Amino acid sequence: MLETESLRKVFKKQVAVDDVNLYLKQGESVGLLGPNGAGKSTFISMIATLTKPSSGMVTWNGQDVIKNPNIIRPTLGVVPQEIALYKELSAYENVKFFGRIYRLKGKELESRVQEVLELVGLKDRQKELVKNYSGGMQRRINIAVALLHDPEIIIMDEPTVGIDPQSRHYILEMVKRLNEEKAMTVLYTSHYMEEVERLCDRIYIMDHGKVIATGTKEELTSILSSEETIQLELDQPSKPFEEALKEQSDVLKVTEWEKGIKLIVAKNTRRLAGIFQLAEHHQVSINSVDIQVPTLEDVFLHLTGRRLRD
Ligand SMILES: Nc1ncnc2c1ncn2[C@@H]1O[C@H](COP(=O)(O)OP(=O)(O)OP(=O)(O)O)[C@@H](O)[C@H]1O
Repeated sequence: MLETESLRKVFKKQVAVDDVNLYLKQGESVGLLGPNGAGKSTFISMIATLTKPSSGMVTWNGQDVIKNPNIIRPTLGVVPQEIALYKELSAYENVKFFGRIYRLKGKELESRVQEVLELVGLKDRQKELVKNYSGGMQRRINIAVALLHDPEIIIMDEPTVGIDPQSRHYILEMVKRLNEEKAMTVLYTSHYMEEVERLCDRIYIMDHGKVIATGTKEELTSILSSEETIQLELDQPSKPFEEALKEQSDVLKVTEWEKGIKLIVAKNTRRLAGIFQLAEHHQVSINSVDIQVPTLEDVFLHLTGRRLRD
C-alpha cells in the first residue's frame, strides 16, 4: 500500500499541498479531483519522489519513501502533464530511447516496446515522427513510456487535458483496461468530474492544497442528500396511480408535473420494477424515467461555493 500522512509542500509562502492524507491499495483506481492550482501536480510529484516534501510522510508497504526513493521508483509509472518526447524522432525511436534509460536491452527491450505501443493503440503508426502526431497521440506515447518497466502503479497527471475527444476516449478506456484486466493500481488526477466518476473506485476532492472530501462516488454524493428524485413521463394523468405510489413505503413525496409525476424517494431504495408494475396495474404507460442524483460537481459546489471549472 502507498500512503501519505500529513504530506505538505510550501513554496516560499505558498502552501501548495496542505497536510494531505491519502492511501492507495493494490489494484485500486483512485481519483484526485480538483480545479487548476488545487495542488494535484505537486502532490503527485512528491509521491513520485521528484519533489521533496516540506513535511509529512510517504510510505510504500510501510517503508519510508522520502528517505529511500529507490524502494518505490521501480514500482511507479508516472505520466506527467507535459509531453516529454523527442518530436524529431519516430514514436518507436522515442519509446526505445526511454526503454534504454530503464536499462532494458536486446530482445526484452524490443518486446516491451512493441507491447506498450500495442497497449496505447499506436503499434501500426510507430514509424511516424512524433511531430506529425496529434496532441492526443503524443499523450498516448507519453503513457507508453510510463508503462515500459511494467510498473505496479501508474500515476497520471491530467492525461486528457487539451486533446481530441477520440484520444480522450481511448485513454480513458485504456486506463480502465489497465486497472481491470492487468490489475494495475491507478492514481488519476483530473478536473473533469465525469472522468473520475467513470474510472475511479474512490475519489479525493482537493481544493487549495487540502483534501476537502473523500469516499466512493456514492459516499461523496450522499453528503448532499439522502434522497433522489424520479421523474416519470406518462402518456396520460392518473390519480389512482398517483395514490398508489403515495402508499409505497419508500416513496417520500409524490407531485405532479406537466408531463407526469415526480417522486422523491429515499436514496438507494427505489424499485423501478415495482413502479412499472403499479403503472401497468393502473393501465398507465411510462414514456420515460429520469432519475436525478447529485453529481460530484454538485458536491464540489456545495463544499466550496465554486464550480470545478471556474
Ligand atoms: N515550483 C513552484 N514554485 C512556486 N509555486 C508553485 C510551484 N509549483 C506549484 N506552485 C503553486 O502551487 C499551487 C498548486 O499547484 P499545482 O500545479 O500542484 O496544482 P494542480 O492542481 O496540479 O493544478 P494544474 O492542473 O493547473 O497543474 C499553485 O498555486 C501553484 O502556483
